[in-house]
Amino acid sequence: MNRYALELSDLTMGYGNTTVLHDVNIKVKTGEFVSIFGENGAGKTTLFKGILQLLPITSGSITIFNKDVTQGKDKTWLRSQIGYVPQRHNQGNFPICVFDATLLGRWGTSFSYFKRPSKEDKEIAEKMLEVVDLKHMMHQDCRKLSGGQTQRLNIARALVRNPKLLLLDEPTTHLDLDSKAKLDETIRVIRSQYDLSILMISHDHQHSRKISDRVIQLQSGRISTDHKWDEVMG
Ligand SMILES: Nc1ncnc2c1ncn2[C@@H]1O[C@H](COP(=O)(O)OP(=O)(O)OP(=O)(O)O)[C@@H](O)[C@H]1O
Repeated sequence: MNRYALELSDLTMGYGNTTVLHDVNIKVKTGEFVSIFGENGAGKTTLFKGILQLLPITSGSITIFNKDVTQGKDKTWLRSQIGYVPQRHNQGNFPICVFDATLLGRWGTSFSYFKRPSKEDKEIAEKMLEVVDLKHMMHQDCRKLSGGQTQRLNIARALVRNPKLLLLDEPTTHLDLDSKAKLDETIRVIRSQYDLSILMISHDHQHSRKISDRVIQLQSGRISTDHKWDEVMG
């Protein structure tokens, strides 16, 4: 088994001439759950964009499960390894049911008249909806889901490609206590069932202390703190 799910070495990147992240070094062990904190604009989402190769990096390196992906040559492999749950992502205004929205996570828009989802695609989508406890709603219109249900659907959609590294961008923002607890339970279950390594952007210390192992603080694009939660006082 690979020792690290993710290794960022001296990662520097930004937008145009503006550098947002400066020499960031992060190692996430396989199976570890790490929370990323930082004030607005600290560079948390930019970090995710770098890992997902949605934005080119200026210097440094990115290694995923021992494979150097810095050059971004094998994006198909990268996308098969990483599941991404973006911030406040709803399903838009299309009349699409929960099952179809989950299925779309498997091959994105490459399904067409000529490439129909296979039996396996459908089985995996159904299985993931069961895992996030939405199977009973699989025929429901996505637009009718609550915020918590929508987040669980987003997780199911991220998991249908069997990724090993999951990136969560503030998954519990705007959720009430019950929905938060339900989402935590879902995250706990998927983490153990699918051997996931998780990186989660958060603003909620209490919540993150409860579900993650380690906390990294970004300050103006630099790491200011990196501790296991049980080493942090209070
Ligand atoms: N597309 C973009 N073009 C130019 N600058 C950007 C772009 N996206 C973000 N930035 C800038 O990069 C910096 C870091 O933004 P980023 O979204 O990574 O912060 P964040 O830590 O995720 O903040 P928040 O907690 O508000 O989501 C900010 O100064 C922001 O204005």
